[in-house]
Amino acid sequence: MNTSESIAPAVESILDSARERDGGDERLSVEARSFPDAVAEAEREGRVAVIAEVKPTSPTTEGIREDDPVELAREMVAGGAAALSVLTEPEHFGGSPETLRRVREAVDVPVLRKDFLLREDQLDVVEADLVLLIARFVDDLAGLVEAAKERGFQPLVEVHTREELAEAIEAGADVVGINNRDLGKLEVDLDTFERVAIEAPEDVLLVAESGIGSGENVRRMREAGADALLIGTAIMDGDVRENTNDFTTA
Ligand SMILES: O=C(O)c1ccccc1NCC(=O)[C@H](O)[C@H](O)COP(=O)(O)O
Repeated sequence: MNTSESIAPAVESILDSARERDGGDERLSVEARSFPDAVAEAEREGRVAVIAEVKPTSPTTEGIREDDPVELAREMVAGGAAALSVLTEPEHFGGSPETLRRVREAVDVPVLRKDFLLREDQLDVVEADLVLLIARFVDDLAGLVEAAKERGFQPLVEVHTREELAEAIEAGADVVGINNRDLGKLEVDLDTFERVAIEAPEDVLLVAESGIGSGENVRRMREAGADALLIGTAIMDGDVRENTNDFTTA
């Protein structure tokens, strides 16, 4: 873990609970739905490839959305989402592994497990198609990428800097998320994607994460090289089907 830079208190708290959370008892073996295929299908059909996030709450949003996550997920798919992201972090994001299990059963698009995974046994808690691994917080990134792939997961390695991008590539990441949110300050800046994506190898699938709130933002991220966009807050705010449709047709 890179602790040389400061981390926002909310993120410290997220990491403290992540360290304490149990792993699974048995090693999982997953038959993942292909994320690259889902992105290609969206492209073919003229949709922007959006990973719509079921995000009941977060440290940077007020209140909690109490709707049934399965209903929200179905509406996101009806709005054209190529894939879904489901929070499984319980204490700061209102998620759970059970929510992910129910959502994945109800839809046929790839589903990302969105959490703060630090150890190999934490991969074994619930099946998903993709798992998020945050380069800044994982001690042995190459080891965890390999452990995820061995189980059948597609690891989505999240980075925020060019150095972390290089680390992710070295660790064997094929899908990289560039987070516009600085987890040091929790500030969002879309320049981040533009600055980091320019260094990415051609064959890596790039996901622009966080702070995307308009059609203009979508076009900006796509022009900078995003193959897919991860959008939470702006989709969860209001009618999720309509919101997802606005982004997938931007
Ligand atoms: O979203 C937060 O408040 C947050 C706080 C602390 C650590 C991580 C956080 N978000 C994680 C994410 O990566 C986002 O949920 C995801 O990229 C979607 O972002 P957005 O569209 O801005 O909700």
